[in-house]
Amino acid sequence: MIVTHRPELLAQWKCAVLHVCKCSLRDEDFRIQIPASTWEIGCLNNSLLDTLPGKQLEDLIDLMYSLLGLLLILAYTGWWIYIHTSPFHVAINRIPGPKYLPLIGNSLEMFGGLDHLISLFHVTFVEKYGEIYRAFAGRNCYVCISSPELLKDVFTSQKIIDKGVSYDQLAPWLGQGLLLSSGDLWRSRRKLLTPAFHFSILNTFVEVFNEQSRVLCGIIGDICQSFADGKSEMDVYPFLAKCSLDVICEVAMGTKINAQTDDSDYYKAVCRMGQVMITKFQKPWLENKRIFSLSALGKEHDQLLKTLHGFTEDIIRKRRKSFSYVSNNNEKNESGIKNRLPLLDLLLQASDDGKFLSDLDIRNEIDTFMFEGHDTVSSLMGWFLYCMAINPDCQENAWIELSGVFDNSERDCTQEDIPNLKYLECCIKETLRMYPSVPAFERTVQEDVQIGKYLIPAGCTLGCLTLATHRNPEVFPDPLVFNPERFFADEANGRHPYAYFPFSAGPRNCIGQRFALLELKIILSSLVRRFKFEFSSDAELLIPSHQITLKSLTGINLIVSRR
Ligand code: HEM
Repeated sequence: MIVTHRPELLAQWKCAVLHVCKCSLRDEDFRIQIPASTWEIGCLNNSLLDTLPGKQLEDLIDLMYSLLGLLLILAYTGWWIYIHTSPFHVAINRIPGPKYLPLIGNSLEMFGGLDHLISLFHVTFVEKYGEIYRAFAGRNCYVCISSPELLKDVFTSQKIIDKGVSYDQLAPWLGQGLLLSSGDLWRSRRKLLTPAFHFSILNTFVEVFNEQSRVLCGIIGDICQSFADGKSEMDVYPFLAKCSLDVICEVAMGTKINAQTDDSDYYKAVCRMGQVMITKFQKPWLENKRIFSLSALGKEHDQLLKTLHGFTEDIIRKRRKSFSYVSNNNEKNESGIKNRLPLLDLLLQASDDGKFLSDLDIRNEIDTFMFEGHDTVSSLMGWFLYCMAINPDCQENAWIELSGVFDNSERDCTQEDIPNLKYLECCIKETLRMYPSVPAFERTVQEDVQIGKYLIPAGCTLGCLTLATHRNPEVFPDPLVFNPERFFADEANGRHPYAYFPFSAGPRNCIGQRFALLELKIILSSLVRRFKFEFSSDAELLIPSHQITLKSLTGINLIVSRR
């Protein structure tokens, strides 16, 4: 018997056997002669194989098949013993979840369209295994949670604050910005950046939100007017995406890119980068950095990075030059409004000439705001208009409220109007319940933790399933019905504090939450005041899919008309 533990020899051996199969068999009596120097089967040469007789050849092939089978059995037994005895797997196997294979885990089940991941993780697995289950994406173990009580253990923990493996994709673009950083770096940055989202600063951005809303309404209005009946069917999503990018560019960097009206290279690069990341995610072999960098997609990715980073770096450079330590923070302009400081100026101020923050640190933070503050907001705006269109009664209620507040005038929305937009706020919250912009997020478990009755071993990734929790019928009866009244004060009272968390919760919640809600109320009130949104009666309902944020697979096609 020839035994080797070296896989490369086994591969050669297999080739040799194939060769033997192809040989014409003869009846002569032979013995296999393997000289000591050619002990390893890979060294058998063709002339020797050619001389083997049929019977022995068949025996040899049988032997090799048996050996291969034995090896497989041994490997499987080894793996079986490992997953039944290693402390990691013993703990993990107590958690319900689908059976998994060595190395590939449950990857085969995960294979499918972008909408498939949402239905698999948020519906199928939840229905089968309950509010906490585990699944393996390749060798990465995910423990997914969709119960408010179990999520409490995650959100209130000071230990489970590091992001999961899926975020690695964003690292080349966002570096160690607030979204991706961890440990002391994250703590110090969070402390530094929190004042930038203070109410008094947010109020200075109201003007930008209004200005960009006017541009958006102007564009949509022109399209409607170009039709005889003043009605047009359009995919509203690209308009919303450009508007939210214009807003965040001005607010974060103090720069206008006019994505809504001009052809913006930066806008194109941001959109394309999103698509590249999704394509990469769909092709697991591109996870290998070397393969990715050699692929056409990898090259395009690097080119896009250059554009995106180059844009931010250029602005930082120019802004640093013109930046004087603005203690004029409190100065007022002619109309008595406080001078607006973009977030970049606040970072430059905090950096104290590079002592606390380098230009690279600032770029990472600004890119993080650009990424987080654009895609999430446009995703929500798209779903909101869709929900209004398929629930005309709710749209009518929102419009009646707005007519009362604005008296059917064309005036801007002010800070004072915001508390009066109660019904609109409930509609926004209900949209975020049904279609959370961030449908799930991850945390890496650095040391063993207890979640409910389960011990989650270090090395796992916790998946917080926002969408599945928000559609939990025990917390939100008839979860697929759009009902803004769920967020009326008396309805919401007494609800579990972690039953609803579109902006995450705990120490790593969304720093831009108040900013986002203010922006959303101003832009969406402008749209609902001026336009009516309808959904074509013969169109299929939209399917949510995981495209970094929650997006419709087919855009947001609505029939829009002027009020
Ligand atoms: C509808 C709008 C938004 C939604 C639904 C949303 C949601 C979220 C969620 C769920 C997280 C936690 C992600 C995680 O743990 O992996 C997060 C984090 C974050 N968000 Fe938002 N976000 C929105 C808008 C914004 C805006 C407008 C900004 C900035 C201007 C922003 C900046 C951030 C940042 C910097 C973080 C990281 C915070 C940290 O880790 O300390 N977000 N957001």
